[in-house]
Parts: sequence; structure tokens; C-alpha cells
Amino acid sequence: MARLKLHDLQLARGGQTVLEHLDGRFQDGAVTALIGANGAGKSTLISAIMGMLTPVAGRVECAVPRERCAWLPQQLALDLTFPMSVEELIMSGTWPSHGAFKGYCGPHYRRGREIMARLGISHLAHRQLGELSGGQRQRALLGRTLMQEAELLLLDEPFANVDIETVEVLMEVLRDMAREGATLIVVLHDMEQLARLADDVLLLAGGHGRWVSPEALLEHHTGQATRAPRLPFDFPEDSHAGTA
Ligand SMILES: Nc1ncnc2c1ncn2[C@@H]1O[C@H](COP(=O)(O)OP(=O)(O)OP(=O)(O)O)[C@@H](O)[C@H]1O
Repeated sequence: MARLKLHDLQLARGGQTVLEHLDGRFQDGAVTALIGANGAGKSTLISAIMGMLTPVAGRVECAVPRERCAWLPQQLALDLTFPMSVEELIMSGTWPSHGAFKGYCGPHYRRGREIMARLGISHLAHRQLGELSGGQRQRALLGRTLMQEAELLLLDEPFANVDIETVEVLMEVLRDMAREGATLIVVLHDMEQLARLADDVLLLAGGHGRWVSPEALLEHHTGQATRAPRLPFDFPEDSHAGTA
């Protein structure tokens, strides 16, 4: 099953085409790694999937309700001066379905506490976001998407600037979300993280996208003369066009 599909998508930025003829489906209950060099169009595609960028041609078909779609931007894109505690951030995950001004009830608070415990941040509940480390902040942000009960979750480099222990916690929670049926798309640059997390890979290069199995990509990478820990961005032989 795939609730998110791309149909001959063409996307542009500043009047320039960034991606074209992009097809494919993102499997439910799976993690798709979105990879590509700087400027390949990963953020552009995420914007289009989130409905923030109108395609030049083609379309994004998304059967996940808007209130169950969540996006975790790169940490650098976040305004940390915004006065908000960890608990307030996590509780705000109810806003898309419950509304921002209705207040919270007992079950909301209980669920918020469970989520903070699962992410190991209960002791930070009343700490302001601006006072957190990168890892603590990332846990809190993922907590918000759990509170939202996100069924489609897009994450832009979620492991950048976070400590090793947090990487483990995030990986575990993301795998659990996929196991429970969510569709996850994760922008990644690291080979080892891709090997551990991804069920499928969408590789963007030269304005096009190719679907690749993680195994084929890793094999391709291992066969290369320079085995950099970062991912290769040329297409392995058995990559295939998406089947939308
Ligand atoms: N607001 C904008 N106006 C004009 N051009 C833009 C804008 N945003 C992005 N671009 C251009 O669109 C192309 C794709 O950018 P995008 O941010 O999607 O790439 P990316 O793969 O996410 O890169 P990175 O890994 O550096 O985040 C780049 O050439 C970029 O310069």
C-alpha cells in the first residue's frame, strides 16, 4: 500500500526547473531515504509533498489527512528564540487535529508524559527550547510528531548535530513508527545510517529521481575506489524508475 505517490512531477525554484519526470510511490510502513548532493532538490521535493510548493506539472497524490502529516525541518531552520518549553512543544502536536486554542485534557497530558519518557526527556519538560542541546531539541521535536500521531513524517537530516545516544533513540522511534504503519521520508547523507534505517531509497541527481534498493546502493558504494562514509550520488546499474 502507498498513500503517497508522485505522478510525472516537475518542480521549479526561482523560475528554474529543479526536478522533472519524477514518478513513484512511497510505501506505507516503510522508511524511504531521500538522498542527493547539495542542491539536488531534496528540500524542494519535501516542500511539494507538504503542499507548500505548487508543481509546474504533474502532481503529488497524498491520501494521508493533512493533520497527520508532519515535517521536521533541519535544525538550523528553527527559530530558537521562540519562548516555549519542551512540554509545550510536545503538547502542540495536538493542534492540527484538536485546534490551538481549546486547551488540553487529561489524556493529552498523560500521552505527552508517556512520549517524553519514551524519548528520555521527562526531566526537561519545563526547560525552554533555546536552552537545549541539539540532541535534546531533536528528541522534543520528534515528540511533537508522536503527539500529532503523524502518519506521514518527513525529516530533513534528523541526525545532524545530535549526539550518538540520541541517534539511537531517534532510530528506534522512527523504526517503531514505520512498524506501526507510518510513511517516513528521511533526508540522509550518511551511509551507515541509511543501511540501518532505510527500506527504500529515492536518489535525486541531475534533475531526475531514481528508486534504488538500499542493498544495491551499498553494494555500488562498496565497489567504488573511494569509500567515503558519505553516500555516492551517481546511479547504480539496477536503479529503476518509480512505478506510480
Ligand atoms: N527560494 C529559492 N529561490 C530560488 N532558488 C532556490 C530556492 N530554494 C532553492 N533553490 C534552488 O533550487 C535548487 C534545489 O535546492 P534544494 O534546497 O531543494 O536542494 P537540496 O537537495 O535540499 O540541497 P541541500 O542538501 O543543500 O539542502 C538549488 O539549485 C537551489 O539553489
